[in-house]
Amino acid sequence: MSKSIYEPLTESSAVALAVRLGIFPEGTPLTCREIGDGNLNLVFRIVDQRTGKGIVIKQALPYAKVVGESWPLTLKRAIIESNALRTFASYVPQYVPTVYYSDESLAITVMEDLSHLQIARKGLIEGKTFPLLSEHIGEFIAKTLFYTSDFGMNQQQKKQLVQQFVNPELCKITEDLVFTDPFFDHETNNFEPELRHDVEALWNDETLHLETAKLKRKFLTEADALIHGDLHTGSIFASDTETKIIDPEFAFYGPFGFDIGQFFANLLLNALSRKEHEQAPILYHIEKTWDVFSTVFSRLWEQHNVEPYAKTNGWLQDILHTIFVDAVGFAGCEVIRRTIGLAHVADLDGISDKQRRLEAKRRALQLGRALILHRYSLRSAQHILATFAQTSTVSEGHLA
Ligand SMILES: Nc1ncnc2c1ncn2[C@@H]1O[C@H](COP(=O)(O)OP(=O)(O)O)[C@@H](O)[C@H]1O
Ligand SMILES: CSC[C@H]1O[C@H](OP(=O)(O)O)[C@H](O)[C@@H]1O
Repeated sequence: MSKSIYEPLTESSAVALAVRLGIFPEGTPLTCREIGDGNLNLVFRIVDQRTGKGIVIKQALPYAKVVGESWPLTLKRAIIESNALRTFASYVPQYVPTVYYSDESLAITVMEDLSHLQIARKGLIEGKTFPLLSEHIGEFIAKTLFYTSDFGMNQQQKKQLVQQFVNPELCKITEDLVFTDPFFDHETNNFEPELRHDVEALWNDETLHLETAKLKRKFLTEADALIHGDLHTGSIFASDTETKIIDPEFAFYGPFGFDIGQFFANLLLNALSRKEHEQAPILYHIEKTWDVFSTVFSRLWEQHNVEPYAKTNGWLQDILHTIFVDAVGFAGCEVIRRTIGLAHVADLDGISDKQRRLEAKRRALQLGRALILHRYSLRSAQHILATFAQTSTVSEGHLA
């Protein structure tokens, strides 16, 4: 078959493509809407008017949508996303949309329509709690990390996967936007002028720089497992009973603790946006995620480990401890970058009262810093919650 030529889809060409691919028979009454609300890609939802059944076609643009054509970006991210969804589906099909078709030249993934669910960030902002969210995310992370690591798969096969998921351009975005720019006076940063004193305190904090540099180095160098790479609450569809993880275009072989850290951070950002008496269900999710993750990971370790050293006393405990400490540090970086970096979160930006919003953002900066600096002394998820509780409103320019 000849290679397709890339062109950005429109609502009508997306419909034509779905029919050409045989997903809908010719003559089916179809509607199509571009529903992408993320930073990078186009997302088309095509629905059969007679049955109400739909599919989604996601297409990468040759640039970052949020900035425009001045920020060129590889189309390869689309095939990384399709392949990551397929790889995750081989371990946890219940937690990812089914991929029906992908085309690397067109940079498209055709997948299951998840419109019966809600993006978790939106639901959490509305006050929903999604009772099974942490159980599902804990299991998703434990299984995908374990089975794609040197502990859960043939170690030669793992090296093939490392190669398949080399993703330098998307990693560079994270290296810059999560680990670097927010900690320096960089043009990509974006924050309200009232926060300048607090932000400058971070920029001038040499100890914080040192600890963030260590975390960045881990992200740059540790190829533990196939990670999602952008597991925030906007990359999760949820309901009271179901959870689906989408958008793994940042997937690559990275450190074990990264996805857990990003998920923790986005829960903490949501908790910061809530009144105190409404925070408990979100904080519960942090404890439960770690509890389920460590339980499932430990069970897989005991039962399916391919590494001869697996039974060595203390090895599992050592790995779990490192994952936890790293996750706390990565969470700190994510909390800070979502507050003052290029890509914000609606949880904080959507607080309409200006004083409350600034207060929540100051707390976020204080919390992010504390998580990075004190990660070695936080021994359990309860310690994260205690750190959260200790970050109180701080006066301008004073980060304890
Ligand atoms: N499989 C799907 N089913 C229904 N809606 C989807 C699906 N995938 C994405 N979307 C919608 O498109 C939006 C953007 O998708 P996402 O994958 O996060 O794009 P981006 O990579 O640009 O961030 C999501 O917030 C969601 O509303
Ligand atoms: C210029 S990309 C900024 C930001 O966007 C990505 O998130 P998403 O595609 O889910 O909107 C990722 O978090 C990047 O750091």
